[in-house]
Order: sequence, then structure tokens, then C-alpha cells
Amino acid sequence: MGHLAIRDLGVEFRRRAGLRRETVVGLGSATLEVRPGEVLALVGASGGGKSLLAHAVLGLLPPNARVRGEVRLDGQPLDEAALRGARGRRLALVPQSPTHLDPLAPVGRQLAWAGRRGGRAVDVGFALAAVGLPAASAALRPAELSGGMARRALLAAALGTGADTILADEPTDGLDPRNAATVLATLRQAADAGGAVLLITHDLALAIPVADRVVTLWDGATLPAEAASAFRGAGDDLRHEGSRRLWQAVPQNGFQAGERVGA
Ligand SMILES: Nc1ncnc2c1ncn2[C@@H]1O[C@H](COP(=O)(O)OP(=O)(O)OP(=O)(O)O)[C@@H](O)[C@H]1O
Repeated sequence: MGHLAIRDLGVEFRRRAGLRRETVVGLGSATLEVRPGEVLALVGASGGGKSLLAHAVLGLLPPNARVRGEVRLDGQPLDEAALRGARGRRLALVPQSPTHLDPLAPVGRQLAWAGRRGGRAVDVGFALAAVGLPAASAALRPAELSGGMARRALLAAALGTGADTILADEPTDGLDPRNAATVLATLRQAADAGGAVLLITHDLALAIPVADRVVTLWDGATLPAEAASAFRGAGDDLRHEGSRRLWQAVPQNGFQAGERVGA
């Protein structure tokens, strides 16, 4: 059972600007909890820090990053040693960029590696079918995959680890509606099997049908979670003004081009 708790997580970068050094805030402050058996959607505008949150949890930030805050897995602090043990076993990332696949290895082999990292044998054909990929894609190298196929291969690899806590960063980006639905259904199944799934997306409308709760990243900080079912009608069941504004801004609710959310 996965239970991921993040408290006041912030990320800054140190960089040189001419002769000066400056600090850039990538993620202001994020607090959220992903419980076993749920899909928690983290939504927010592009550049808000959603990917940084996932990378900070997994310890994948570059050396010039400074991370503040607390991350716990099943109540235990996820410090460096705990992370080494959990990454690829308890905790898996579906990265946003398909470049995370090894360019030289066939997909099937990469799925088998992922399983081995998690201490299990992967049925490659089954893992591919679960994300809507044909069995023949096991023999293909990443360069032979379409962008959408590569994205689904990344999801298959993350699930192949058997991790009970999955952080999926824009997993439907670039997918047609049918394949996006397959990916979301697969994540839902992982949660229904007891896993904790953090679904990171800029697309609130896409997240609502699959998520149990939704956390909005607003101006660099998270709003308290809302029930996904509260995003309906005029948004009267939503508890926070920021959530209401986000809901009113989705195209289905008559968002006008040029309107600015939060203005
Ligand atoms: N290595 C880095 N050095 C400096 N700034 C960075 C670095 N990585 C990310 N940032 C900045 O941090 C902010 C948040 O980036 P992040 O990739 O987390 O956004 P996001 O919400 O995932 O957006 P998107 O949905 O477009 O991927 C951005 O302003 C980005 O430019």
C-alpha cells in the first residue's frame, strides 16, 4: 500500500546571471497527500512546478536545485537512504519526456529491466497490452516508436516495477483520445488495486473522471484538495475560489479566449 505525504515542498535553483548569482523559484510550496487506492490529480498551468514536484520526490533534480520541505512514504521520511531503497521498487515515475527511454535497448528489454529493479519478472506481452501496445512493439527501439507509443512504453515500465506509488507526469500528452483513455484507465486500475497514483496534468477536464481528489497548483502553491466530484455545474460544491476559477476556465464551461484565470 502506498501513502505519499508531501508537506511544504519547495524547489529553488541557484544560477549565475553575469557576475551575480541569483535564485529562481521553481516550486513555491506544495502540500498534498496521495492515499492508497486513490488517484490524486495535481493540476495547474504550464511552468507552475508540477514536474519539479515529481522530480523532487524522486531525488532527480540537478545539483543546482535546493529542495525544502518534507516527503514521507508510509509515514517514514523519504530521506536519501530511504529513497535509494524505494525508487523503482515502491516509487515509480512515468516521466513527461520519452527521452527517458534507453535509445539503444528494445522496449521489451526495458520492461524486463524495470521489473528486475522492482524484484519481479514482467510478462512483457501482458504489460504492453495493458497500455494498448501491440506485442510486436517489444522488439522495437525507442526511435522506432511514435511519440504516443513511447509514452505508453514509459507507463508500462513504471507499472512493471510493481511500485505501489506511481507519479505520472502528463502521461496522456500527445495521445489521441482513445489511447489517452487507455492510459488513464490503466492508472485507475493501479489505484483500484491499492496503489497510490499522483496524476500530474494541466488538463483538469481530463483528470476529473479518473481522479478521486484534485489538488490545484496556483501561483506556485497548492490549494487544499477538492473532491473530483465537486467539479460540476457552476462549481458550487468547490471549497476554494481558486478551484472555482480553474473549473470555470475549462473550455467546456465557456472559457473565452483572452480571459485570464485568476485575473
Ligand atoms: N533546471 C532548472 N533550472 C532553472 N529553472 C528550472 C529548472 N527546471 C525547471 N525550472 C523552472 O521551474 C518552473 C517549473 O517547471 P516545471 O517543469 O516543474 O513546470 P510544469 O508545471 O511541470 O510545466 P509543464 O506542464 O509545462 O511541464 C519553470 O518556470 C521552469 O522554467
